Amino acid sequence: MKLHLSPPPNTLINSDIEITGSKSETNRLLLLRAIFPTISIQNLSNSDDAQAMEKGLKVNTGEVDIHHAGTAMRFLTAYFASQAGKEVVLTGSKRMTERPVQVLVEALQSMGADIQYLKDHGYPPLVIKGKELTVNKVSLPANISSQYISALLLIAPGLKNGMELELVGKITSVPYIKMTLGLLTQIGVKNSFEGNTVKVGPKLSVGPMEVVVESDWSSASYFYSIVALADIGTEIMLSAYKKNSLQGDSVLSEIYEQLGVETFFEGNRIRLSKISDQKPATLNLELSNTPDIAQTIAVTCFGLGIGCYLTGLHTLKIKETDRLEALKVELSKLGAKISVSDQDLTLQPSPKIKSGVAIDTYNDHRMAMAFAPLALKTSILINDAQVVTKSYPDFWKDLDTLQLGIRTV
Ligand SMILES: O=C(O)C1=C[C@@H](OP(=O)(O)O)[C@@H](O)[C@H](O)C1
Ligand SMILES: C=C(OP(=O)(O)O)C(=O)O
Repeated sequence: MKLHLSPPPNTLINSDIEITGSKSETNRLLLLRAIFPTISIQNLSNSDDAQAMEKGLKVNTGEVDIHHAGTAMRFLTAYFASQAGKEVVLTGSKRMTERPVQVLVEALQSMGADIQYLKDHGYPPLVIKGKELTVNKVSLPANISSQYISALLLIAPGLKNGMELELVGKITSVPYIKMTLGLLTQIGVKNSFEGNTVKVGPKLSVGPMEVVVESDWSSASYFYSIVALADIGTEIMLSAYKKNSLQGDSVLSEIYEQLGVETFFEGNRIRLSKISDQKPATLNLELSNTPDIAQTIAVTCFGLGIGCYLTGLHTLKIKETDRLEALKVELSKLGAKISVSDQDLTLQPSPKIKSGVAIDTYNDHRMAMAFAPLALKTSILINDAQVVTKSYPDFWKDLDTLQLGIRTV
């Protein structure tokens, strides 16, 4: 599906949008519910990734295909490895077979897990024969993906002696580790994270309980971008959010304040309001805690005609696509002066945006959604726009409520 987006004929319509639960929280809770079936979950994410996780968890033997879902790949690897009697081949999309899992597999193997690589060493597909894991002290590199760490922590309460992890090297995407521990705390599992050591206690059962997933902050980022690019007075309401979020991407409210967007909490809704046209000449940010909002921020800065220097982006190369390269190619097509290294991105301020450019999305939902807000400034095409279903299936429908000119071509 190719979409043509064009600037709204009038001032942007102020809108009220409900976003479904965080896909990160959902995929953690789905795994925890498989271990402790007394948990019930409200406001589940309706994303493809959550569906892949839910479906995968039901399989006992045979093939499990989680498509593009990184969290499902990593969390299910740990889950199946620890479930005696289950035997699966865990695989995914072509891109998933290029996303590394060696750190996680080796950590699980050191605990006694039976996992083999079906094709390339270090990459899915994996042949997993579940068994009781007996070793509970593990050490693993922490600078490649926090998902390996969360995967281990999620199965920890189901192990006889819990788990003690030693994280080696600089820890990346820390808020996602804290999210995992925060959810464990919510269901009554003891844990601690001090220095480089994470400990999780064992738990035999949890009493019946309902956990409400907060809506997805990464999905909110696209509306922050839209409000930043819109006229003063534009407002968008989003629900349902919490002031004390488990999601690191909630830092958006602070970041976008620098771009003229104020966030007001009203009950469980947030009102994003464009209050000022003041903006820095260049936005400097270190984003190793929040890799998923890097694309949104880079595109917002380009749309505003300002520069940015974004660092801490070393994980972007192994996501749905090499996001640094994809940003460079697509922003350059629009006239940007941009350079990237393995871990940072530099965008020069530039006042002009080329019109009528078709943006390629590289099977990456965030490429499609991050570029869409530029439609406030110029007409733009989005190739393979359906990719958004990975995290936000209703994205185009919700965007349409703002009365941007969206049509299929
Ligand atoms: O644990 C999670 O839910 C996630 C962790 C992050 O990955 P990395 O730790 O690999 O950066 C993030 O990019 C991803 O979208 C979701
Ligand atoms: C990186 C992402 O997801 P995953 O790693 O779970 O595929 C994402 O949603 O931006």
